[in-house]
Amino acid sequence: MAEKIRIPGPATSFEYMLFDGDPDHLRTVVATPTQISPWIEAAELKLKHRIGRGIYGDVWLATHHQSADDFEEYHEVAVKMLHPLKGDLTQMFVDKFERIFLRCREMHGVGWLHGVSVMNGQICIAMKFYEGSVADRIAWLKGGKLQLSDILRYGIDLAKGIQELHSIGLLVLNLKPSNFLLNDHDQVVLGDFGIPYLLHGIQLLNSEMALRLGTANYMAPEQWDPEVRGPMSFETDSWGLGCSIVEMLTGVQPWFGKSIEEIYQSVVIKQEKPQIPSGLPPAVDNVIKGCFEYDLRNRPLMEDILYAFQSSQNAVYSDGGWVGLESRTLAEKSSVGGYTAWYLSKGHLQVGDAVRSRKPLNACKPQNMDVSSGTVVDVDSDTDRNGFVLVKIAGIRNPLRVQESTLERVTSGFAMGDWVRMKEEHGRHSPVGILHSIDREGGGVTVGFVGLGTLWMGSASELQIAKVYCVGQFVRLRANVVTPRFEWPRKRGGRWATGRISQILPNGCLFVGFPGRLVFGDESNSFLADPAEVELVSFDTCPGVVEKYQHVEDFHWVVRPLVIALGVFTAAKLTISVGRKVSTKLRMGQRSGNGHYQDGSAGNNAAWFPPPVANILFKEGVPTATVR
Ligand SMILES: Nc1ncnc2c1ncn2[C@@H]1O[C@H](COP(=O)(O)OP(=O)(O)OP(=O)(O)O)[C@@H](O)[C@H]1O
Repeated sequence: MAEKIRIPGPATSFEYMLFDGDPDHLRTVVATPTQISPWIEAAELKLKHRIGRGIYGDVWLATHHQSADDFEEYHEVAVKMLHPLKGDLTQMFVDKFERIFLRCREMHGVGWLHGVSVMNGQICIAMKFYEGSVADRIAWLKGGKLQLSDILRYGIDLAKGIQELHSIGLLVLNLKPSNFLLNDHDQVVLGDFGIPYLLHGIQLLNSEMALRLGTANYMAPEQWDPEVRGPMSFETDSWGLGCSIVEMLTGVQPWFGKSIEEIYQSVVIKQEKPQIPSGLPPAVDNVIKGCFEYDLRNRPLMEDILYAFQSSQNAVYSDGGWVGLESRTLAEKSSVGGYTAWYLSKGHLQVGDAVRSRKPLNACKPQNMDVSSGTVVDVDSDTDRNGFVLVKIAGIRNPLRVQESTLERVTSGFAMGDWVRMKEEHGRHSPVGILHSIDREGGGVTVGFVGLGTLWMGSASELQIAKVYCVGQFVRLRANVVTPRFEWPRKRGGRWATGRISQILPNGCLFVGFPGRLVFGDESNSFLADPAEVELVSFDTCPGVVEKYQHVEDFHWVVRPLVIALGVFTAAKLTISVGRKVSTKLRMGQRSGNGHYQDGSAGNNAAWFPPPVANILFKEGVPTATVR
């Protein structure tokens, strides 16, 4: 396309090709999509009536009128009229749409797009009108459950359509049965090609739309707050598809009956998963379970879902029953060192790859130390998905036969999962993050950073290896951090408190618990941290006895009262024993009959008190002196 669409403006000349019948057919017949503009003049769209209302806007049944000197056509279309956007952002959205329009038209799994228009300042996306959706089918069926054979068929269509969108870098983020439209051949196409993703980063006027990136029941944990719990990535759509499949299997929407706030609590805070019905073919059951992993890296990709559905399809009868499948699939998909097989299958090794042994996910303890550095010299061709490789290690004559899943590829000094730091800080995101991928050639990388809703894409040359954080380590904010990115508790005296890492998100965001803090009621004792703002705390790094004792207090809130109780007890015992000694002295002094104590001090006039042992011991809760 030579020029960008400008709105509003003079009518762009259309270069439509005439065709007969269903526009679906056009994809295979017409091979000149570059001649087509997505812009539709507002006058060419006639809205008839509203057929639905979603969080992003209303859907209207409409006609699209196209005419030129030698032709005139009317098409029935569904027009999605988005809520108004601020000022220039409408233009920004239209530009984004323009860039993907032609590519979407080439996709078999995405609803046929007619184009985009702006009516009364609102963006209108026109798509071919389809007679129904999977949600309608579920609603019509008694009990709402679809046949397993149909679900697998739809699932395969959907996974292919989503893959097509992923291939051009789009995330759908709004997968749900009402967006799965059915064509005349009972095939599913996607009715949403990633509108939430296109709207991401655009300031929205509608507050509900601005707050949510999708439909609550189908949203992955990271989708609720991608800058904090992100990044959103291809696997975010795996969660949405998993939810949709569960709905097709049960006839009930995931989290049905819960409010948005309750769904947020279940999915994001309590880390609960939608319930999967039993009795599914193992591969399907396994892949759907994988879709609900909290850490998106542990979820399957669309290709894994496609593989599981296709491999189960032949084993499923039309009545929904299925023949037993080999149990190997289940064993294969068990998790190792915190990694699911879905994570591990994302980086298959090739001959020539530099490799090293993989550490358990988010833990510092090495899983095994077989290979600190080696090169793959052969890949076992018998087992494709969980195979062995031969690794040449310097100084050892014969190559070692090692299970592929225990190794990670190292390219330019980086491996998937490494902690990395930007050499030059820029933008509002944290400079420290976690590497999600590195290309074998060219050094292209993707990194999850706190503050970025999606993966950062750049070059390995812009990164350096950063300090590793692991679950179980103690951390506190650096002393020079004045305004932390996230709220952080303080100790008595105003110093930053020390907490223990309980979970690490795929963008490096740390969940930190504070076992040394006693909290009451609903007060939270878990906080988030930007990895760039914290420092490790351990006995080794605590410089003196006082600091070491303070660190002991961080382990459990009970330490401090116990030590105080012990101190008070010791002080009381001392007082009693000193008191006894004094009274013995007094008695002895009285017995001496000279009105003076034996040490010669004045008797009743002398001011004598036991030393304030407890105060000395626990100034600010810290032992500051020893009792003599
Ligand atoms: N191209 C289309 N052809 C036929 N029906 C459609 C088409 N696009 C959407 N619909 C239907 O219109 C209704 C509303 O769609 P819409 O996508 O706006 O709402 P939603 O799916 O509830 O919410 P969201 O805004 O989150 O997508 C749905 O029932 C949907 O199936």
